[in-house]
Amino acid sequence: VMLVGDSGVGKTCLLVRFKDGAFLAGTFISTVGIDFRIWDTAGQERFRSVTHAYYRDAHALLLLYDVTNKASFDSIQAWLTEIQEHAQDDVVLMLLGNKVDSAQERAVKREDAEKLAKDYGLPFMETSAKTGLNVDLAFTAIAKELKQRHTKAPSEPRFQLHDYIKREGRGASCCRP
Ligand SMILES: Nc1nc2c(ncn2[C@@H]2O[C@H](COP(=O)(O)OP(=O)(O)OP(=O)(O)O)[C@@H](O)[C@H]2O)c(=O)[nH]1
Repeated sequence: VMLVGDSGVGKTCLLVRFKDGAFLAGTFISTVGIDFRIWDTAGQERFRSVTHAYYRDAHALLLLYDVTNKASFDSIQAWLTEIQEHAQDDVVLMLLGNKVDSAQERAVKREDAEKLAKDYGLPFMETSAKTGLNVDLAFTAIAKELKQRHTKAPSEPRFQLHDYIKREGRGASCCRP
């Protein structure tokens, strides 16, 4: 599982929230390269070539933008192009709009992200590494999808990632084309 998105969108914080249930307020230590099993990549352009090398082996990608940073949302198209070029065709992909706790500073409308998600057929949720909103759910949904792909007997009903996050998510939304 690989976390991608512009620098500062909260990839490391999302992972720390999931892993340790904690949020380190005010700390921003930019990732250099790649961390452990869930690959927390660097959003900064200058580390992009390091990130490229990991796409090929990733089974799932969590693509993040920051709801308070319009530029990070505008980059999503470019990230999707990059994913298309470097990742496996059947990679599990989910779009996450992080920092939804900062309602006052919101710069990306949920509807705009929903439209983008719908256009690309991506499951989508808004998250907060600060409050934990939908964080466990994002990782659990990815885990369930990957588990089913590797173990599912053909007769079993297929796990539906979109339906799952729609049902379980708090204020979550998701879309199918
Ligand atoms: N309010 C709020 N701030 C957040 C949230 N997630 C992260 N931040 C803050 O955003 C800043 C950047 O977070 P990081 O997790 O380091 O960002 P990153 O995407 O890993 O950045 P790179 O490693 O450079 O790619 C930090 O100051 C965090 O405290 C969130 O959900 N809510």
